[in-house]
Amino acid sequence: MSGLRMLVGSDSAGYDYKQALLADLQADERVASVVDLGATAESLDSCTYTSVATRAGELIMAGEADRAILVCGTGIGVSIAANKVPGIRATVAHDSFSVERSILSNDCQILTFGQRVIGLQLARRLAKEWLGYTFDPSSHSKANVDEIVSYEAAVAAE
Ligand SMILES: O=C[C@H](O)[C@H](O)COP(=O)(O)O
Repeated sequence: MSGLRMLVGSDSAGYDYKQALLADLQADERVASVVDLGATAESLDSCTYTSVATRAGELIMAGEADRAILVCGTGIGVSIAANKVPGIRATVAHDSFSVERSILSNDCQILTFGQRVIGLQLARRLAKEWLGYTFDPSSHSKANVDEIVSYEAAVAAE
């Protein structure tokens, strides 16, 4: 896989890891571009996990980016917020198998980490692994993902 258009983002609790992951992505030859949605050093007190995560989801659903890696204290807040954007499948995953399945089973566009939960080196390794997976639309998992998409469409039509 090549040419991924990536986003990174965090609140203040995930800022340090987000900076490290940003640098890794900028050096990764599989990545075509990386946009940093913040927080910035100047906005640590005001940048919320919801604002960053929903922005990431909106950009992905608008076709302006392919995937995002988001960080907060636990990875839970950014995941919940991103999943409020219709069409987004985001998950926190702190182990290699879940990171793999987040793509191969669930076709997630967003992976989240908790800076207060896992070590930095593990987060960096998991991010690298995640970039290497591609969802297979001919797999049995496609029907499961399609069911999620259909549910969202039905709710939107109510
Ligand atoms: O899920 C939320 C994140 O962990 C966030 O960084 C911290 O949230 P809190 O300050 O409400 O605990």
